[in-house]
Amino acid sequence: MYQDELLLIATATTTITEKLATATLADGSASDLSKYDYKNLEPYVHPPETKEKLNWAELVTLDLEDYNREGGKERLAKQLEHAVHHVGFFYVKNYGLSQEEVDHQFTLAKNFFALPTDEKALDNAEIYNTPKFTEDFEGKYQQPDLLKAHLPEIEHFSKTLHSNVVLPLLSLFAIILQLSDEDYLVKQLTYEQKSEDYFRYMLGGGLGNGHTDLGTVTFLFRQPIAGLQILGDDGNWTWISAQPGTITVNLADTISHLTGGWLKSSVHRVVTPPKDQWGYDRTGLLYFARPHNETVLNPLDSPVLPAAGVTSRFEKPVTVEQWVKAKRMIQLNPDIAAKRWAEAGDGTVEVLAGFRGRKYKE
Ligand SMILES: O=C(O)CCC(=O)C(=O)O
Ligand SMILES: [Fe+2]
Repeated sequence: MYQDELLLIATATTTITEKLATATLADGSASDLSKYDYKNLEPYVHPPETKEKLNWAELVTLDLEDYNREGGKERLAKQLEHAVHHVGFFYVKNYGLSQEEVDHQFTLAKNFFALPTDEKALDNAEIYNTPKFTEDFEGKYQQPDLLKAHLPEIEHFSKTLHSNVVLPLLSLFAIILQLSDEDYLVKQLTYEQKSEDYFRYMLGGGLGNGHTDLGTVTFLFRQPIAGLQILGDDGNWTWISAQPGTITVNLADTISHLTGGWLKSSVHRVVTPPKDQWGYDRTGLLYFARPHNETVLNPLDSPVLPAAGVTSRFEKPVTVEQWVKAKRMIQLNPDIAAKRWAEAGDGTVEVLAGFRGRKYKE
């Protein structure tokens, strides 16, 4: 079954298969990648959902199959309008990858985290990022044989997410914002041009404290282990539930900056799961999309924004690259962040060019 699938993908992406073959040859030790066939890997099994009664968030679900139907975009934009302005979270379904393909990625993630530490080369103990499959990143990352053996498939998976979900969502945002060019945002996130998108395998809770993500949109594949919570306009935290066949999508900082905050980059956190799920690993599959590094984060030319009294969040033009660098500096250096927070004394810290971020309590 899997062999046939690999063959199909390999035929469609000959160059990638060649790249993989070269990498394998050069490595020497990786002469037999067939030991990483799915039949030889411990499969990921979706853990049971919690039986506890939690305060679940009620989110809309976009059926992306409707996107290419007559009037579909307009219907979906209408359905999404409230969510992107007030909630910042929603689900999508029918995104063009089968459950088997998704489960294969979970299986790779699970087996990846079971590798001995020296093979993993992790960002930190629990996160493994795969960048875009473009020239900018080619040859810059060492992958363990487990993932080399499945690279064409990982590439297909990431690229499908980009073309089937990221780009259509950007057109829907453009429709909601009544931009004269429906592709305006799509052009800021073309796959080929450099941006620091990540396809991520994660184990555990990731960023526990309340935070917003820094890019355009974040995708979280159905996560049966409860833990993710979002902060509502009313100041209450609600739990994200695991809807079958969906990806949870949240808007992130740069799309919010491009609208002076009109599109909501929602605050969320990951808390300890309910007791009946303590015996299970929390394996995460995520995709983080960001605009091209050189995109300037000024408010878009949208009639919706001046009508809502929106202005730029920055005192001077700021690029995505500068934004990412400034925010990462604060995220990765808790000591510097704590000092700056203490200096400000109002629970905020200047991230860049007059834009202040808030610290959220656990
Ligand atoms: O694991 C999750 O449920 C979400 C993690 C998260 O918020 C993040 O990595 O930014
Ligand atoms: Fe996040």
